[in-house]
Order: sequence, then structure tokens, then C-alpha cells
Amino acid sequence: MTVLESILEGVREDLAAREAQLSFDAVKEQATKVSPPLDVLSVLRAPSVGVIAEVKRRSPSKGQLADIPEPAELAAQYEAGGAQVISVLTEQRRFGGSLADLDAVRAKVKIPLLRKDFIVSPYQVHEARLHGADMVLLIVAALEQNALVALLDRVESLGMTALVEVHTAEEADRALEAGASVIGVNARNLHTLEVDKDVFGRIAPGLPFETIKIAESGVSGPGDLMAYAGAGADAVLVGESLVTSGDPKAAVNKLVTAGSHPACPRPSR
Ligand SMILES: O=P(O)(O)OC[C@@H](O)[C@@H](O)c1c[nH]c2ccccc12
Repeated sequence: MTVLESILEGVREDLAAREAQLSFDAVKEQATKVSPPLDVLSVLRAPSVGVIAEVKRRSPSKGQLADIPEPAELAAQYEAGGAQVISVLTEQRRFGGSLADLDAVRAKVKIPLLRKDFIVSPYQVHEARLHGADMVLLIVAALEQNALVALLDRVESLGMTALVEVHTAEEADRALEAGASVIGVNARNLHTLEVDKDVFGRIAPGLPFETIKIAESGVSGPGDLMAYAGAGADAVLVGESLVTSGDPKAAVNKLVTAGSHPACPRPSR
């Protein structure tokens, strides 16, 4: 079993437990009552290279990264540092996140939120909306094509944006085929957990001009952001280097400053 498969197994078990507590119909109904999703696409289309800053306690590859007793405080630092979007990992077993983290962050910040999880069911999409997410991660490697298409349509039907994650050119084709308008290229292979920062530069040039391109993982500072920008990134998604920085506001701000510097290459949309 690959790492991804074993994560998905746990995700399905936890999902079944939540479904036993609150029915699909109830989640759907309650989600219609929260304030409407924010327009993530226009935020990501801004002329500078954006930063999606992640609330991440631990990971299967690195173990414990940071305790983060107050995820809302961390998110407020990210927002103050100029992040365009905040990513909240809600997967519990491997990443130490929760929907309570998403609630706390939503109550604190005004910028768009990404629910970062292993989404395998429409239930989780409505649940994301109920807990204030504007954007949802869909991982191509975790989904059959028909499930990917159905989940993407559902995300969009709720007015949210899907970040469709790929790791290979074949997965990128599947993402485009499914109709993704935002594609994230993850430098980390979710089957082996190995990071290869060159993956973005190999895949991004093959994506359509109008596709919003996000470089995920392995950003340790402005140099990495500039390199990803040079390869066509509209934004970078950063976790570890921010949560371990000791000063998340300053760490985000360094990236944001690099991303808005006139010398920073950016797609000419
Ligand atoms: O901590 P990093 O190397 O900055 O990476 C952040 C983010 O890309 C990573 O957390 C991530 C990318 N795709 C995922 C899918 C599931 C869980 C986590 C992820």
C-alpha cells in the first residue's frame, strides 16, 4: 500500500464516523446558511505572484513541525504578512488538523480559505463550505476520473473554487479534461513522499495560458518563489518553512515582497 492509499483509508473511516453524526442532507442544508464563498479566482489572477500560506502541524514525511495551539493566531499573522489565501489542513491522522481549525481560522481572517484534505466524497465538499472554505483541494492521484469530474462540478456549483493537484503530465491532462481552472503542481509525490522541485517546471509550460498555476511544496524562501515564478507560477503554496520560521508574519511578508517585486517574473494575463 502506498502512503496515499493508507492516508485515504483513514480518511474514509473518519468520514464514515462524521456521516453517522450528521447526515449528508443535514450538511447540505446547513451549508446553504453560511455566508457565500469569496472569489478566489480574482485574488489569484492579481498581477503579483501570490502566497497561499498553510496551517500545518505535522506531515507523514517530516513528523511534527509545530504545535500551533492557536491556528487562528497563526492565520492572522499570515494575513498581516500579506498572504492572498490561507490553507488549513483538516486531515487529522497524519497532519494533525481538524474542521475546528478551519472554523477558528474562518472566524479570525477575511481572506479566502482553502480546505486542504483528501476529498473523496461530495459530503466533504459541502462540509468544507459549512466550515467556511472558499476553495477545496482535489487530488487527481486520489480520484477516478468520473469522481474527479463530479467533485469538481459540485465544488463549482456551490460557488467555490477547486485547486486540482497533479504530480505528472498525465495527471495534468486529467485535470484539464475534468475542466480545472486552477491546477496545483505538487513537488511532493504522494506515493513516495519524495520532493522534486523541478516537477513544476516540467509540467507548467504544457498547461494552457489561462489556467491558474500553483506551485506546491518545498518553498523555503524567496529564492524558491522566484524560481517557481520564472517557470510560470501564479502563486506558491507554503507550509513547513512558515510554521517553523518562528516569525510567520515576517516569513510570509518576505515571500509576498518577492512576489510583488518588479523583477519577479509573472504570467502576463
Ligand atoms: O510544507 P511544504 O513543503 O511547504 O508544502 C505545503 C503543501 O504543498 C503540502 O502541505 C501539500 C501539498 N499537497 C498536499 C496534499 C495533502 C497534504 C499536504 C499537501
